[in-house]
Amino acid sequence: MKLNSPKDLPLKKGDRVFVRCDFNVPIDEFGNITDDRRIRMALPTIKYLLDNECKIVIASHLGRPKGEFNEKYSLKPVAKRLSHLLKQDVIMANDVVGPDAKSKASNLKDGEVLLLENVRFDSRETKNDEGFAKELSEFGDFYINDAFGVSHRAHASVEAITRFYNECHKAAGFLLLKEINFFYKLLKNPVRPFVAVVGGSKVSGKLQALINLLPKVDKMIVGGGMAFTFLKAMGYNVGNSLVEDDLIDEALKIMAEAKRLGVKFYLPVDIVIADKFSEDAIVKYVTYQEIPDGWMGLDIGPASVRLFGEVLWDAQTILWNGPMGVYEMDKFSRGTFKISHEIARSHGIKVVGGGDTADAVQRAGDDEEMTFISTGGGASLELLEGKKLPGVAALEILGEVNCK
Ligand SMILES: Nc1ncnc2c1ncn2[C@@H]1O[C@H](COP(=O)(O)OP(=O)(O)O)[C@@H](O)[C@H]1O
Ligand SMILES: O=C(OP(=O)(O)O)[C@H](O)COP(=O)(O)O
Repeated sequence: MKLNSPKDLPLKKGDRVFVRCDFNVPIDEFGNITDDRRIRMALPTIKYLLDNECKIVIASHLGRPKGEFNEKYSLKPVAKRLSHLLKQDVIMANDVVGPDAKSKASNLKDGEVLLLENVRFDSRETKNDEGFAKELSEFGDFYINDAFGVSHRAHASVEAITRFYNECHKAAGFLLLKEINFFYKLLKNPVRPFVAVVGGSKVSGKLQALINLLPKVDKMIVGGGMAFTFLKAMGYNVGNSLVEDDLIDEALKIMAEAKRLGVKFYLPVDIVIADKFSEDAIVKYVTYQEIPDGWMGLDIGPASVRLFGEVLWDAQTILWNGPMGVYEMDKFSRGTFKISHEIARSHGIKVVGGGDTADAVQRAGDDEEMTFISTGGGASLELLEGKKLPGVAALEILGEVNCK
């Protein structure tokens, strides 16, 4: 697949460039960014545009607000951190395509950066609305997608917007190119045994990916919030744990398919349960068959850590997406941190993906030991399934084009 890099674009001083980034970073209850990797990784593209004295308008989402303004999901802390990292002011708009954003964009000087408010404050973003995409495209003569983490979503600022740019006016940013090249190489010839470790809370988004991933891997470990849909499918009581009831059939299908393909499939054998979703909850350790009504599973227990450690010991390639528990709370962080240590000490290729998983690896102090830390969780799973990501397909250049 041929993609333009920012260097292929005929950019000159004063050009207006619209850049889609994935600044969906973890933020704690005090409003502090706990892992700024997604911001740091976007710097090469932004700096390249600054070196070319362009006017830069950046868009991103943060979390999943329901199509309306919500201070909790404001990108203001991101503007502050980006400003610090770039060592220059980043102008923050108070809306997305409203009067404030439009006025600040039209007053932008060469070499200045404007960050729009969370694109998901507008309900048209996740609907891939063409009218909204057109309004966004009016911010830039050129479009660059550097948001690998959200490129598996056909959303307006990722997919529909590309329809307003011709082949010489759109490109993949340096981060997006780096991620895609890494995963294509990994997929071509994975060193075996290849083990996928999956967890987290985005059950509906990621569960379907597992069935397509099965033929590619030798073993699959499922932990975190994802595990309870499988345990319930097997007929066990999961109390108030995170479950997607309408995916129970899908979970059964995945386990049957793993058996048919000879892929070893592992679930937690013990669970850390709590009487409420809180740091001051009462906590108990139980086997996977003994979760009582009214309790919820918030971490994997020590026996699961030992089991998963055994499963991982001979792995030559490990792909990890999704924490094993609610790692943000001390009481439920142990399973995730221990699995992070197990993966870190493996001698094979260790690939970690996802905003929260990368944050957890950093908190566990294991980031230096990993082969590659991807900024995308769901996006990397879909790439490994062999799917074309909509945000990337929309940038594809057909035929021979020389834009400079
Ligand atoms: N058992 C669980 N119950 C509820 N939430 C969980 C559980 N295990 C993990 N999580 C949550 O999953 C979230 C991360 O999931 P996800 O977004 O899929 O990962 P990533 O961002 O790495 O792709 C974290 O906020 C974590 O607290
Ligand atoms: O954090 C993200 O994905 P990830 O949790 O799969 O890494 C991306 O920012 C996409 O967010 P979304 O899953 O709300 O579309």
